[in-house]
Amino acid sequence: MSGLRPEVTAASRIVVKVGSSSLTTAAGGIDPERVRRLVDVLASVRARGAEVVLVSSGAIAAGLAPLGLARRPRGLAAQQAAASVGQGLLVHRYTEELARHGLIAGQVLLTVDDVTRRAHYRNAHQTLAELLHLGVLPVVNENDTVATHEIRFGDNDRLAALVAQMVHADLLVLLSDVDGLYDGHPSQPGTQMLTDVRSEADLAGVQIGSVGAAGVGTGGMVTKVEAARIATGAGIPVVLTSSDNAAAALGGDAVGTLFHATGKRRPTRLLWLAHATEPKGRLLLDAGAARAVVSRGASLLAAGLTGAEGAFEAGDPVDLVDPAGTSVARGLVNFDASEVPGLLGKSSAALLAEFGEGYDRVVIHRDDLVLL
Ligand SMILES: Nc1ncnc2c1ncn2[C@@H]1O[C@H](COP(=O)(O)OP(=O)(O)O)[C@@H](O)[C@H]1O
Ligand SMILES: N[C@@H](CCC(=O)OP(=O)(O)O)C(=O)O
Repeated sequence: MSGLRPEVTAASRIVVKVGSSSLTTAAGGIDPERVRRLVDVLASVRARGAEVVLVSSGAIAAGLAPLGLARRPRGLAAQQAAASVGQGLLVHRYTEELARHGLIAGQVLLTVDDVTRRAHYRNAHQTLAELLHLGVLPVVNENDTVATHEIRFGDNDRLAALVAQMVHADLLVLLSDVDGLYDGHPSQPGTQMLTDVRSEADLAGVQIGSVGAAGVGTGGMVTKVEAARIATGAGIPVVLTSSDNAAAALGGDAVGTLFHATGKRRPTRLLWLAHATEPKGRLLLDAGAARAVVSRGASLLAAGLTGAEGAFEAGDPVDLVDPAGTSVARGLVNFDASEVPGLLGKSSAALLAEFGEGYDRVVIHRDDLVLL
């Protein structure tokens, strides 16, 4: 027995996520030395024949110094400006460092829409697949300059889990400034690191806290554990450790916390919908429609709608609520909230006759629905 983790050594496609806290100096700017060390590790993974997708935070942090900002700004517009300045610098660093190893970087900036809406998802999926096919090392970040509060991941942990699913990765590695998941905030004495998480039960007594002392990251452990849930639920194991442990973790050493795969691989855009989107409203279903959606996996038709709540627009995630008031599913709705009262209880033929072309579409297509 070599003692190496087979989940790591056998993985042929690996998504590595590195947080802002692992890329920055104490003053909060990007530390070129840390980028260099990380790239050396990624290059060694590539050298053994595995493909790598890097999800890198740090755009905002990289933009601070050039803009003369002492710390991460609070306002969204200022963060977007910092990200706009910093993203180019960050990717430039990666491009230069990867080039030392004969590797090519490809920048991929994604929004929430790109991983939730069907057409966008397919597009992002195809781009990443082509980049990997060409031997490029994709460097992914959230498209911070266009994302708004409402449609923002904010942290890159869940984005990384989504990207891992999108590229059908065999492994997700989350690199942070802490060497694993602890049973309490690691700053508290006596807390212990968990080496393995095999199920939700293992997380029962764990206090999952927010961001670390560096203060440059977002989300803290909460979003990392959520990312681990999303990935492992889709059959992808996750290693969570510090960037100082990157070489050991990617070499298969038993460092950090290993979240074992719990679920089977499945179309996971919808998993994301269930886990990580905030519903913008609720659609109230009659008993027949609730049954059709839950038991038969049917699309939701206007005929089964009894009401709607919330100010959603077409394309937004909404919850589907049965007559008992239980949210049974979540889906991407095809109509604005203002259109719904005119649709209630009507057949597709009646909608077509009354409103004309386009109104005979389903309220939520079965491909855009996930049961809760
Ligand atoms: N139970 C826990 N185990 C480990 N770290 C935790 C825990 N609760 C909170 N944290 C904090 O989460 C921080 C990592 O999150 P964050 O600062 O967002 O990093 P990153 O920039 O890598 O995404 C750690 O520095 C740690 O202080
Ligand atoms: N997209 C942002 C990431 C925000 C962030 O700090 O994320 P993380 O460090 O992963 O918690 C950036 O590049 O600055």
